[in-house]
Amino acid sequence: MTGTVYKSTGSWYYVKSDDGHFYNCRIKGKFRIKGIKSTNPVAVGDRVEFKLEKSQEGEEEIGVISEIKPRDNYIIRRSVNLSKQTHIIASNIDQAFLLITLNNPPTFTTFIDRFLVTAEAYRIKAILLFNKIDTYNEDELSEVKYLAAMYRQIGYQCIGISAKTGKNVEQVRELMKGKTSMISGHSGTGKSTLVNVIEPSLDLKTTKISEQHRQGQHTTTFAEMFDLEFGARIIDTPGIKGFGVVDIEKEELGDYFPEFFALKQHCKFHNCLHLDEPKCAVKDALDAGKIPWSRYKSYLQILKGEEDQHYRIDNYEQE
Ligand SMILES: Nc1nc2c(ncn2[C@@H]2O[C@H](COP(=O)(O)OP(=O)(O)OP(=O)(O)O)[C@@H](O)[C@H]2O)c(=O)[nH]1
Ligand SMILES: [Zn+2]
Repeated sequence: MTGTVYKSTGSWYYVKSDDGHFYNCRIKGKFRIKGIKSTNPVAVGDRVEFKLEKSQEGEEEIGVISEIKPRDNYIIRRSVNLSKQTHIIASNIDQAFLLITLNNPPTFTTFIDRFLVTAEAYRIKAILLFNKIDTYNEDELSEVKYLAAMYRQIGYQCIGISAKTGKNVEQVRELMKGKTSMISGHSGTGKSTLVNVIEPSLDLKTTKISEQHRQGQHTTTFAEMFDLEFGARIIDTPGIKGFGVVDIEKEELGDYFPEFFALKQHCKFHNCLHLDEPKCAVKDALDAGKIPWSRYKSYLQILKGEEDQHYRIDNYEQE
């Protein structure tokens, strides 16, 4: 049978078969995936092949996973104990929404840009949701409009919403249909409020799934996938407000700023870092006002944060 992993506890996997039934599954033998040193071979979102076997008590049918299908993408974090190892949080994510509020709490452009760079590096489509627009005065609304226009120009979809009044939430729901989404954002930006307004029944489902999954209860929080009634899936990653970790070579960082990448071919040096090199198309565009300073500032900040030719984004927060 083929199915999708909805929950993982490290030893048990909760898998939904393509014909819509849930099974508790284990893995058989050792899984090795090329290039990944991971503490967990199977992650939430994975497409897997499994066979049913009778459990020892002979009552329940247990699935045995024999194969993981190639992943479109995956997000990781470093394992807590083994520094060289990583933990795959989730895979096969179609899109990630970032909830942004101007104040209460403030979301700075450097945080937005780090999120976008990480999404580009993971090849996950990113959508920016400016939440709490019901609370903004005229000045604040024009700031939201300015930011949205700036990010739209780069190619990112931006929507002003209110999770509280429901404004433009229907648009978000439409975007989610038929896809697997993640919802990120600082604490207090309205992630739970948005999920509740999108699908009020989700709370009930949450309880039901964890009840069915008693054997696998574990103290650590793991990612979990949920079906929404209108044909969408969301991946909840407790304790992770952003995207986890990604290592990027200094030379490739500019490639994850789409507007820099588009100009790169016009830089004199093919490996231009857009710092002090002569005839740099990115710096020229910056001087001509065609690239926003805030983006360039974020770029420098990420670049300067690098260690040993690498920089590391780590927006993993323990609750
Ligand atoms: N006025 C207004 N308040 C909102 C809106 N969205 C969320 N809030 C409020 O903001 C506060 C935080 O919302 P949550 O949904 O708990 O935020 P969260 O991102 O899930 O926060 P964490 O669980 O800490 O990560 C709550 O008091 C919400 O009622 C909105 O669109 N407008
Ligand atoms: Zn350059």
